[in-house]
Amino acid sequence: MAMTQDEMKQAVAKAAIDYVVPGTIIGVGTGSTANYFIDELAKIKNKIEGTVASSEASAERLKGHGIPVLDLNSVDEISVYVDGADEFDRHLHLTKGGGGALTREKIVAAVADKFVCIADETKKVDILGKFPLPIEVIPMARSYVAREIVKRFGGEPVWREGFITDNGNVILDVHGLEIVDPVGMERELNNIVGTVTNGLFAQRKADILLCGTANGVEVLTD
Ligand SMILES: O=C[C@H](O)[C@H](O)[C@H](O)COP(=O)(O)O
Repeated sequence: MAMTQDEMKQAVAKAAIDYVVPGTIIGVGTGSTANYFIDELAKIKNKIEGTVASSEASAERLKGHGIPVLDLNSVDEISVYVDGADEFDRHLHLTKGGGGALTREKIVAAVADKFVCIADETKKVDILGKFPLPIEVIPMARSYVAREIVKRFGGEPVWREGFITDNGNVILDVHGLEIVDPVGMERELNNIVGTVTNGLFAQRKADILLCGTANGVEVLTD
């Protein structure tokens, strides 16, 4: 019987445990796939020093399992960061932030020596942009940033109304983009004043992507 998407998420979460370096601090992502990883990590919690979480939600789940959660400012090194994605291409450029955790995710990923992304084949695309690109914005700059995006890139920014990030900001989801140059667009979006973070993980992309397929887990590298 074919695997469901949930079963694929569970399979990649299990496979990611092989990348956990004993005795070190592990960066932990956010979302339904990362949640499965947290549940797997709980089984080997005595083998790691602790974790840094990329969201309040993940921190709660980790603590619920009795896994130590450390403040990033008290940590010098993270051996590996494990997190999901909303979309990925063959170069392992990612779109993230469907759950609104993109900023802390990008920070933890930046600190980590290695980024292991856990995703499934439904998220693979030739060109990023089918999944609306999330952008975290300072609330007072929302309309300005939306106008600038339309001017510079086209697309249709939609305010994720009623949603506030862990950092107290808002999200614009940009529909209808065709992201042919993810590195360039990531950089250019960062230049719009009022933007906190965009959901492109291209400058710091995944090093390894564990892709759940109907036939099992594939290990992808660029
Ligand atoms: O903000 C959320 C994160 O970027 C998630 O990694 C992303 O949305 C994927 O989530 P899921 O594993 O639930 O598909």
